[in-house]
Amino acid sequence: MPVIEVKHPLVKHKIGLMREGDMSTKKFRELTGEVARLLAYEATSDFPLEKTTIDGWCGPVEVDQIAGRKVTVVPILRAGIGMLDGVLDMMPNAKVSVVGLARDHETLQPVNYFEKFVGQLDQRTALIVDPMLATAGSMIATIDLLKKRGCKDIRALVLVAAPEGVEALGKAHPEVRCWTAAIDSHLNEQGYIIPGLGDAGDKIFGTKDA
Ligand SMILES: O=P(O)(O)OC[C@H]1O[C@H](OP(=O)(O)OP(=O)(O)O)[C@H](O)[C@@H]1O
Ligand SMILES: O=c1cc[nH]c(=O)[nH]1
Ligand SMILES: [Mg+2]
Repeated sequence: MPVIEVKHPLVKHKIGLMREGDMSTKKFRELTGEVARLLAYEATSDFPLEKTTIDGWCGPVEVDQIAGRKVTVVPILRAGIGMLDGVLDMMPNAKVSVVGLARDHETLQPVNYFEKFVGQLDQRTALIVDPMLATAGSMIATIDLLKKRGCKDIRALVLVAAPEGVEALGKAHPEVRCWTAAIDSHLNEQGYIIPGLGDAGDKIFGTKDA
């Protein structure tokens, strides 16, 4: 199952709060960051540990550390930026690759307008972040770009997924796991997730009335 719905009570509570229609940009941004942190925690639970000995207050002490794992976080512009800091709070040494995609409002196809990847992608775990998995077109295009550059361990974090996107992602990239705070009912005719969160980019950047 490539899309994993995280059922932790903190995640469920916070994504529930985010569904309130009339929420300030500040509050929506804060909750986006909080859920992103919790999803990052879940998505890294299989990172291997190794033992090492350090000088503790009462002499040498054996501790665990994450072994040889390089990470690049990959926000999909724009809305993915809202999740970036939360994930970096958990993994402050991670490098950041950026992909700019915008859905054409008529066709719902993603249009690529920017990409800048860090090096050594073949040796890194990529954590793609984007609040919404709707048709999954943007996620699939981003995974295609990462695979083309040799990345083999690709994971994704989204706040809300539509069943249509879950199916499409599973067909296109069955080995890529995607952690989500909720799998919702369906997409409407404009390609918005119902009940969803509305336009996540507009809510994070405050551009609803622009
Ligand atoms: O699964 P899909 O059907 O591809 O839709 C999801 C995409 O749509 C939204 O971005 P949008 O294109 O609105 O751009 P924005 O982040 O700049 O608002 C969202 O942040 C995803 O990237
Ligand atoms: O529901 C949706 C679908 C795509 N993009 C959004 O911001 N929201
Ligand atoms: Mg948008």
